[in-house]
Amino acid sequence: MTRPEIRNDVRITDTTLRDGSHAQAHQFTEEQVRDTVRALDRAGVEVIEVTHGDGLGGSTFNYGFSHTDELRLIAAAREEARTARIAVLLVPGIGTADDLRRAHDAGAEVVRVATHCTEADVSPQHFGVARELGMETVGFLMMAHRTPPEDLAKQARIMVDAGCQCPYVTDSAGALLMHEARARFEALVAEVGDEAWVGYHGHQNLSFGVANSVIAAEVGVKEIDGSLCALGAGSGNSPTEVLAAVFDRLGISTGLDVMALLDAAEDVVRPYLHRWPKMDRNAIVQGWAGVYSSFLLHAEHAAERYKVPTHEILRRCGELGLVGGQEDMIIDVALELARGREQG
Ligand SMILES: C[C@H](O)CC(=O)C(=O)O
Ligand SMILES: [Mn+2]
Repeated sequence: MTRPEIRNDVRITDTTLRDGSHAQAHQFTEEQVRDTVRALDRAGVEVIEVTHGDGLGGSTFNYGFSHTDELRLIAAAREEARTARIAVLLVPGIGTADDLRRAHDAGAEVVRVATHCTEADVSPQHFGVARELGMETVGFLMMAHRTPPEDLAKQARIMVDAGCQCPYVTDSAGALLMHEARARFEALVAEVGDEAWVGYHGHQNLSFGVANSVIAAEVGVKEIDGSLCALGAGSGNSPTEVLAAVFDRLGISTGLDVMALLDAAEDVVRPYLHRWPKMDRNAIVQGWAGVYSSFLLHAEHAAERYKVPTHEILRRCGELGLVGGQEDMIIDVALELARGREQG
């Protein structure tokens, strides 16, 4: 297996149109996708992720229905991108191998297969299909704070042996402090660095997304995620425009045009934001208690329905150690808290 060519010191993958889908309650329109892809492409972004927030097949009652079918959004993105390649996210069990084939037919050239950080063994089949299709492959080890660096590295090894060209330290909860992030980057680079790139996907819940990205670049991580205006789950992702500016100041090449990204953030994405992701009480609790960022909107809905505070629901989700895929448990948590309040 060969590694994809990376022309600069690091390659930024933009996930505004996938992780940002969580923050937009999966309501992206085709026009928003076209405008955003054009702006990112113009700014030199090489990989643009477009999928339902929970990946292919995520448009369901459990995760939230999409405004526009994701295959149509992927095809529209493909049409707009002159040089950028379109990536899709696939969580095995939510999306299937057939979903991946359809996304490939619609124009996706990169797949990011995402599993919980201790469950990489559910990914080999999907990497196999992706490689048969000739797609570039990335592996998301989600909730990376939940397992020690050396164990995370073993999970990365499983993915790489299955055909993954770039396993990611995926800080889904935005919980990794700087030394914790560094230890995971170093462990993955040591384990798979001769065969694969290593990547990093950050969330801003404790505001470390950009700082951890700098550490990542320093220790040899080559692929780093960002979102325009930080648009993503929880308090959002590392902002792409900030990453570009910071790496430029550090002399770390990304191939990105900082001014064009600032225009894209301000003029294209900002006007359609439902809300600007921020570090408020709910999001900080997510980082502090290690809660999956995508739980935020689900917890807000449950809070409204069962009249309990969102941050209490999130904190309890952290205590229970819930992971992605257990969104239905948020209702149980809200009911338990509501019963506790009734009983005084
Ligand atoms: C399916 C998740 O939203 C993937 C992700 O972006 C994360 O775990 O963070
Ligand atoms: Mn994410």
